[in-house]
Amino acid sequence: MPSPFTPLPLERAGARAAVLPYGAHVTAWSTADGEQLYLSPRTAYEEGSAIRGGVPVVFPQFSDRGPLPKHGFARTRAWDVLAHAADAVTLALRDDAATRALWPHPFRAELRVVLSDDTLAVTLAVENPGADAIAFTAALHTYLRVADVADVAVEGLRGVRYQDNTARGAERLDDADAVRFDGEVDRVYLDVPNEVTVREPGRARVVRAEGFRDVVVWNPGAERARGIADLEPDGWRRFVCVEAGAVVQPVTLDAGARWTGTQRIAVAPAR
Ligand SMILES: O=P(O)(O)OC[C@H]1O[C@@H](O)[C@H](O)[C@@H](O)[C@@H]1O
Repeated sequence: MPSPFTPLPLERAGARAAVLPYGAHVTAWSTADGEQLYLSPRTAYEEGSAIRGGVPVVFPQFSDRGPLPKHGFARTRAWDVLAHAADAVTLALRDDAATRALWPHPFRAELRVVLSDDTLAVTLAVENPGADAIAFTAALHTYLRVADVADVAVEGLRGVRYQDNTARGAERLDDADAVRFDGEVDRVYLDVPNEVTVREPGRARVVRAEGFRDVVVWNPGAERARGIADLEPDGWRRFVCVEAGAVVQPVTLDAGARWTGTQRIAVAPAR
């Protein structure tokens, strides 16, 4: 059996991406503008460890908001490859003895990644094959590469409520024109109505979500980054996480039901 750490390449009209079966993890995505994702060179690439960067799939629990390992188990499992074309790949994960020991529910998850000229579309689908309802939280924990986080503005969140994880989840209303990064930022924006734009000098990326109601914005800042062993020194300056998520309101699936959530990241002209 091939290693789950062997990347599956995608290519379309000059755009490229790589997806690992381990975690169904998009580890790279480049367009004519260059690499769009941050991937830590200190990533361990070993069973049981999460990959630092790219697009980790968070399922069935967001962060430490429950009894499971942080961000659930999907990011540290080898997924099956269902289909691999030049510009798209579909992977699947289903319950087994190991997942049921952590989370005693049957499920079928699928992750589909589709590459087009300037857009990366990632869809997570979850189906409940069991007889009882299941509930889960999930996110696509995208690490967008930036030149320097100090120069980044995340737009589209003005007037949206958020839970501030740096203040024990205190709920606030964002009244700033953009989110800027001067120290740790760790926020879950609720019921986000708009697309979110990550703008920096010379480049912009637009993140659109369907099915996911929330958007997480995260950067650890210098101090917290010191405690993250798989980040290189100053690695925290090179990314902003913008994560489409179903975080605050869990998704509930009745017997036989299916849910899908999509995140589309498009490279947009810089202003
Ligand atoms: O280090 P991990 O487990 O990949 O988590 C990274 C971060 O993920 C974010 O989504 C959370 O909001 C943060 O609180 C968390 O620190």
